[in-house]
Amino acid sequence: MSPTRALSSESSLGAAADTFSAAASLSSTPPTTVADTASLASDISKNDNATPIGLVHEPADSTEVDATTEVADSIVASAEPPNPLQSSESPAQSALDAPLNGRSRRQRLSTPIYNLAKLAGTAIHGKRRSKGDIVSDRRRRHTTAGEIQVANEEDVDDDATSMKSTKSKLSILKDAVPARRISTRSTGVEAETLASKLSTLGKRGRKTFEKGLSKMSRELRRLQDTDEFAGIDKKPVVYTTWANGKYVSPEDSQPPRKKAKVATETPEITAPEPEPVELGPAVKKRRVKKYLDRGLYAGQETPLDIYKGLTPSEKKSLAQLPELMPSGKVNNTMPMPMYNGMRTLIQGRDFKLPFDICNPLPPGQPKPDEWKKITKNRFVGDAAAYWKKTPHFKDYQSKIMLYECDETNCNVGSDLCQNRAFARLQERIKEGGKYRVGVEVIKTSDRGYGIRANRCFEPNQIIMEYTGEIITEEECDRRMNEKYKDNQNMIIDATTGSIARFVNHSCSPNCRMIKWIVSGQPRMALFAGDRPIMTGEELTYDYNFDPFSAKNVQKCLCGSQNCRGVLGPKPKEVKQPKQPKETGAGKKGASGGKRKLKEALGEKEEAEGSAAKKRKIKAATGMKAQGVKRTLSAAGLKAAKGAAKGAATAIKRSVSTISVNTKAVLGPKGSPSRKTSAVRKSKTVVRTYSKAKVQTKLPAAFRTTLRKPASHNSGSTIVAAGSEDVPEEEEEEEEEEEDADVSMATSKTTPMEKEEEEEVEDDVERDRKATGKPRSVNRIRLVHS
Ligand SMILES: C[S@@+](CC[C@H](N)C(=O)[O-])C[C@H]1O[C@@H](n2cnc3c(N)ncnc32)[C@H](O)[C@@H]1O
Repeated sequence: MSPTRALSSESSLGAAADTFSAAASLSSTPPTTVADTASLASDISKNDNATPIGLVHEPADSTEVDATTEVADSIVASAEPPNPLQSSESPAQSALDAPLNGRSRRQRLSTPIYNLAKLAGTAIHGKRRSKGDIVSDRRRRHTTAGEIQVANEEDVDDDATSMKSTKSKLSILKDAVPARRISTRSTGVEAETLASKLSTLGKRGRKTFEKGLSKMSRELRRLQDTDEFAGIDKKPVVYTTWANGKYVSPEDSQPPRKKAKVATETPEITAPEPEPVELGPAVKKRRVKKYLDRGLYAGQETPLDIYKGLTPSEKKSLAQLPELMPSGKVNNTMPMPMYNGMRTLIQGRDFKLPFDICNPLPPGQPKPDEWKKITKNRFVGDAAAYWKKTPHFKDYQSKIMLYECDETNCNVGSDLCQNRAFARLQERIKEGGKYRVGVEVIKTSDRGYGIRANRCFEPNQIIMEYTGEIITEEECDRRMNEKYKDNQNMIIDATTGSIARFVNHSCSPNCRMIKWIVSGQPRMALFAGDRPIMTGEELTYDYNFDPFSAKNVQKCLCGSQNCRGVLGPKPKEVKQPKQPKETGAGKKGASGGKRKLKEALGEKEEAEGSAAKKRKIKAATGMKAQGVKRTLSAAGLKAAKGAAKGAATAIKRSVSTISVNTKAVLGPKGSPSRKTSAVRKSKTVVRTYSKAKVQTKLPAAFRTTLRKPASHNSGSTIVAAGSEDVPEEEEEEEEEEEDADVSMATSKTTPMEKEEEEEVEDDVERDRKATGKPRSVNRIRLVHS
């Protein structure tokens, strides 16, 4: 049998069953004509009947064309399926078994003269094929029959089924110069390629391939012999790096080249340095920390004359320090600081650690808002006039108030005089610096804002001034009744003042608030107590509130061991049962003694208990309103209630004011004007008094405050504003109290206080007789939230 015949017979018989079954299932190339059907049965290969364009033969008739088409397709089909499961014979084997008769089954010179798919009626199934089989170029290989023959003769018997050897053989074939083009379909070269691809796949890849083949869609099957399908990349794979969504060029990722230290040192560099690649914004350059490897003053000229700029006394000191004398050797590495170095060395300096390092504030400290800072007291309205009219000289003489020395009243001199606290404070502040000022606002966990020391203070040292507006009591009332009557969130305007207004109360305070007269002006300041204050300590003073009314007592959260529990005097001191006025030293002494006796007998608790029962202790609200003797008006009461509700808003409107008592100018005790004033004053909010003796001079409405002067204070008592709405009947009750205050001071005072009071009244009377003038009373009323 001729090779041609052999191929023909194999195509039509041997492999026919497989091929056509595959054709039916894979290539979907059904017979289109009766002739086709006949051809199926025919053992003559259509390929034999196909006439290449290069040959003169024209198809005799349509039947012949059809038959040719059919066979050609069958060849395609036989070349196509790479399914080793379906075909026992590998495509490579088929190729090797192909007839080597010196010409291809379907010889083509260039383009096909007919479209097999169209002719077969399968054009509708796929675009690629219907458009003239555009993959044909890729799939077909040019080879020669002779080469195939060589391959066939040499290897077919040896290892016809071996994929690998076939591959190598085919590669030999490829390398050979094609003499004549042979249809790859007929030679099975394409299938060979696929097989070789399969062989290059890994075990898993092959399995997947085999598994998926049966389920493969037709489109995929058509592509199965392409490189893409087999996952073979002929182009080099370029891996790219992306960082933060940006492309990073491979050159950028290279570590930066070290620069030559000195260009002149490396003249032999031949290759030009590559341009440094500009990094994108995403790629951050590593910051290199710089260190100072020389002394701070390196490069400075060491002063030749070490005495230059020193004072005579410093020069003297330097002469006694031989180690500082120039040795003749100039220290260039660690030269002397140019200006203050020598002085520092002479004088020496204590080690100081910056406060923000040793005691930093916790992060995220809120700052009080809506608070206007003023560093100087400001008289408002008639306050200045009232103050001027007040004869302070008498106070000075009787030491009612603390007077600061100045050049006009003291000839000791500013350096030596120890009675110039405000002047010292002024100097300190003037020098500036956070730590010289020494205080800062902090946010406490439960009491709103507070103040803490950021430096140490000596005992009794002045810390900060309490500044604000100085207003008359009338102004205070007016503000309460007009300015804030509709404001539910505040009691007293404290939007102006120094930060001293944020100092909280403690029953064991470390500070005192003391009133002074400085150069004839009323001033108040916070002073350290009897013990030194450490850096970081919260500053507190005893408000010594007189709540005036049981309704306005605030719970104290100072946490000290001897905490009274409320912002104010001890409960028993809030309200004493009314006692008939008694006169006479004996009686006074007796009553005082009686009370002491009572306490000694343990009736104290009882008394306290009953008093405490009466008091409604309000929970402390941090920035809320404070206790007060009397609320000013319904509006004020409402406002106070609002304040109690909203701690956060209350702070927004707190006021620091110092009000001048106009009583002194109102006339002597008993005069109508005085009485009226007293009634009004009973509504005031915060008061600071001087000494107890003088306090007895105050209107009866204030007398309750005399009961317990501030424990550490030389006569300062601060009473804060009310914060609760008072029911009408209670208001009435208060009115009654007011009247009683005015007319009958004794109704609210303890026997001891009465005793004091009377003593003072005697003094006053004596004074009055001596001078012919009423004794003046200077009061600074401290109004704050
Ligand atoms: C002059 S202000 C002090 C600053 C206040 N903490 C602030 O944030 O505005 C007084 C108010 O602070 C609160 N306060 C001060 N000391 C307190 C204490 N020991 N216990 C509870 N509340 C206190 C009270 O609400 C009081 O009415």
